[in-house]
Amino acid sequence: MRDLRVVRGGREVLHGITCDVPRGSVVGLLGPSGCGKTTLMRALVGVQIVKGGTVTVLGEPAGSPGLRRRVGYATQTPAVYADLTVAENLRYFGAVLGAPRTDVDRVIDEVGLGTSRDQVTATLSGGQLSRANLAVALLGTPEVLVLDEPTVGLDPVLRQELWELFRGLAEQGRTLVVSSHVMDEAGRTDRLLLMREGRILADGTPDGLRSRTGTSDLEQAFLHLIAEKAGSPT
Ligand SMILES: Nc1ncnc2c1ncn2[C@@H]1O[C@H](COP(=O)(O)OP(=O)(O)OP(=O)(O)O)[C@@H](O)[C@H]1O
Repeated sequence: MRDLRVVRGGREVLHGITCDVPRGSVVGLLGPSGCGKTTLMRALVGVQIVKGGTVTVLGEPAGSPGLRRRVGYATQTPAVYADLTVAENLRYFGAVLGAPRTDVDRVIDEVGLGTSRDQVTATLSGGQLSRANLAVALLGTPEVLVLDEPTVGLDPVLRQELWELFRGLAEQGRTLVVSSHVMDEAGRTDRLLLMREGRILADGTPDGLRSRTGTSDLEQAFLHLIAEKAGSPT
């Protein structure tokens, strides 16, 4: 991304964001509610009208038709059919994407929804629903995965399992951009983009951010950076 600017509702919400996401890594996008994480992800996937700047994904402009099968996107609000079962949803989206039929079982297994595969989506718990939504993004083995708060509402065991899944996907050479506003997840990433009020506050490895701010805790590091910014002339 180079100097990305986005206006929503007549107000600039991203003020010139420049950052790089290395291939084969898990990049965390962290920041408080309303700071622009979803907007940045929408721009990455190519579904956001932008006011200025450029977004390039796998060498092509974001949203190019050639990227449709190479980029998976799990929205924050689940986008699955409530009246279909988990497996039916996955068969449907798999057919749309041209994914192999065997993908349905693979992704159900990856998100740990084996016991709910034939359950109607409307009856799933919140955490199960968000995993069903994540499973759709894993169909067709996209090279880039853009996941908007995939672990919201999940218990610590499931969150750990999903982060292990993300790590495994990155080890296969896939690139993940994962948003969260839970700072304890930040330490699981290869690289962190800390956002605040439409700007990148810091961009680096978790260890780099800890040592730069002289704190052992990433939540403290974030607060330190905010205080530093507030004290510096703009
Ligand atoms: N459709 C819209 N129309 C007008 N303003 C919007 C719209 N969607 C988002 N915004 C505003 O854009 C800003 C960034 O929102 P965004 O959803 O990107 O934040 P976020 O960091 O993803 O928040 P959260 O963690 O709560 O999901 C917010 O100030 C929000 O109110």
